[in-house]
Amino acid sequence: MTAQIIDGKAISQSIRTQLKHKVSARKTAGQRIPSLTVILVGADPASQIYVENKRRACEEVGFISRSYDLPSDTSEADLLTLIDTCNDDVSIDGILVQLPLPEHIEESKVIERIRPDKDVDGFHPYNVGRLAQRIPVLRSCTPMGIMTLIKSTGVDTYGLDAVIVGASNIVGRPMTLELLLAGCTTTTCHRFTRNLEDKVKQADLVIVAVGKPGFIPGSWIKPGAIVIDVGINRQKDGKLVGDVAFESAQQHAAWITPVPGGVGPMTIASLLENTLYAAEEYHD
Ligand SMILES: Nc1nc(=O)c2c([nH]1)NC[C@@H]1CN(c3ccc(C(=O)N[C@@H](CCC(=O)O)C(=O)O)cc3)C=[N+]21
Ligand SMILES: [Mg+2]
Repeated sequence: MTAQIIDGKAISQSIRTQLKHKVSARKTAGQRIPSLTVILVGADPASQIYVENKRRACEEVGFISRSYDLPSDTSEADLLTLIDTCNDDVSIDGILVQLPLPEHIEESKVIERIRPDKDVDGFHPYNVGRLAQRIPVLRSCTPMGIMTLIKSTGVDTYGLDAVIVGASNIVGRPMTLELLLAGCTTTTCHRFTRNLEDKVKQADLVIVAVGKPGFIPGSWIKPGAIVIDVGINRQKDGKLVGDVAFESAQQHAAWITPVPGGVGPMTIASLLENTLYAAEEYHD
């Protein structure tokens, strides 16, 4: 068996095209243009590239995009004050503070300061709690984008055995909640998990978000499984690779996401969808 590729780049492009039409329809109807504010603290080169990609995606769909580039020694108090200002600014629909933040700033404090109706990352405990209680509103972008990818395969998720490898706040945990809501039986694995191999080997759906190149060997993939690779690891030669050994996994899976061109572009598409959602559901 050779797996079919789930083309995240193409799917994200079609979402962006739909959003572009919705934005021009809003303009025609005299409605406000959705607006996203991106805050970056410090000069991490990878973060700068991601933030630039988000700005470009906003402009492409016709959103207003504002950005703040703050020095790495910005105090937590100053960052919180800027968030308060953005919270109170009625022209802003979404606020994104790029993570990770410098050591001296407490991430949870920052995430909780963003008003839940402007939390287009879907990281605020209110939004995660809504998902946990099966009444999602703003959903975490990477898991939301992954659900769109899984839907695109046409595979029915009810009753699937799903294994999530990685239990972070921004991917593994909300991913587990999304899959539970979609009717999967979920197993969330992490650094203390025993017999990871056995768990992965029986999974109909495997989601890997650990940040270690080739962490999951292809031989672990159950024949016919769906494999979603969230890893983005840059090799010495500059090439990006995922957390799954792609070529061998492709020989076992029915569906697999590539890196690049899989989950990454969907994270940005979901961010844009959330920004329009915030405008329409909360701020119109
Ligand atoms: N508040 C916050 N929200 C985030 O959503 C957030 C964040 N902080 N911090 C960092 C991570 C990472 N992230 C990515 C988004 C797009 C790609 C993406 O488009 N990747 C392309 C390749 C990009 C490249 O060439 O480097 C791909 O996979 O095809 C990757 C990673 C969002 N994050
Ligand atoms: Mg094999």
